[in-house]
Amino acid sequence: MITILTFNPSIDRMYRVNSIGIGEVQRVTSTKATAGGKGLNVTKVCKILGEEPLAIGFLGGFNGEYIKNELNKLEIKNKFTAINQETRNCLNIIEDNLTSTEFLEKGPVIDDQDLIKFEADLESVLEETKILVASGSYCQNMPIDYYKIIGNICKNNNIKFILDTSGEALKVALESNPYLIKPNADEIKQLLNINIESKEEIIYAGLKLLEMGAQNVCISLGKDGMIYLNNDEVYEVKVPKVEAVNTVGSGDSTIAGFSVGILRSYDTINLLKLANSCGISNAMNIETGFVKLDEVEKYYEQVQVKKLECINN
Ligand SMILES: Nc1ncnc2c1ncn2[C@@H]1O[C@H](COP(=O)(O)OP(=O)(O)O)[C@@H](O)[C@H]1O
Ligand SMILES: O=P(O)(O)OC[C@H]1O[C@](O)(COP(=O)(O)O)[C@@H](O)[C@@H]1O
Repeated sequence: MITILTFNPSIDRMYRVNSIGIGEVQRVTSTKATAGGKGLNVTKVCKILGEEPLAIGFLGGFNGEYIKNELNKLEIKNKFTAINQETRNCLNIIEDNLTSTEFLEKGPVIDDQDLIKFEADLESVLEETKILVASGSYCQNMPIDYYKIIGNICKNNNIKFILDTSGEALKVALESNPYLIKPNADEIKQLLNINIESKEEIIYAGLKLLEMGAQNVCISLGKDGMIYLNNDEVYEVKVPKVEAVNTVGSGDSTIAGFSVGILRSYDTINLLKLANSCGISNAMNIETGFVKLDEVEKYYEQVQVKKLECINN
């Protein structure tokens, strides 16, 4: 089973407006609220792909109830740790020219009791978990090495740990040797403080992340596809040109594709085809963390995966 950990879920609210005029009253043309936060997007896409994922993490207050209700409607198994504080909202404003501006709240403050309760909840699902995906930011007040602690728990229980987070939390967690990480170009710049413009620079950054402890690294590059590498191989992925309407959640959908492909023991080429076709389909749909199976199947055939002969130089 794939278990997906979202410490900091959110109600993702999408507003469509003609164009943002700073300091002016904005009339919203349409709205949509979804159960979101990176891990919940991963969960929803795993479910669409035909798996029965389990969602865990923290939920609290009215927003927490809303999210639980949405997950139940989608028949997604969940075992969240209840907290007293309110789960956050995140806002994505999309203009007519499809520019997207995101406002991400920090989320609730977590205390030691919450962590103790969470650890007991996690312990109770380890036995049935083959892959543990942890996605997104910490809630406020969480220890910076908490993903490393989770990574070590996975290592001790023979669970593949897929981690999609950023900054210091990611840097510290690399010491627990996560099975896969998926930074995008901005996250790499922030983490390694280096420029990544050329293919060589991207591969160099990937090799650094392997050196720092990751077992497999996927650097996602939006419409330019991705570079995927481990200590034996480097792959370049090119994606077809499509009409993207909302790329928020494409990274999460990619992680879902990876998780499902790994669970189903896909070889690397098919794994990369599935991961990218999920990212593409998400980008083509206005809803965040959503893919259409017919699009995934169509783009699976069109994604180009090439093995590069350039490791260790
Ligand atoms: N505009 C786009 N056109 C085609 N595919 C896209 C587009 N944006 C994202 N994707 C697909 O989704 C994957 C993840 O997107 P990316 O934007 O890199 O992640 P993140 O959301 O984490 O920043 C890409 O590697 C690609 O396969
Ligand atoms: O947990 P974080 O890092 O604060 O991010 C939360 C936000 O990330 C998103 O999951 C989008 O992520 P990506 O575009 O990177 O896939 C939003 O749905 C959500 O509101």
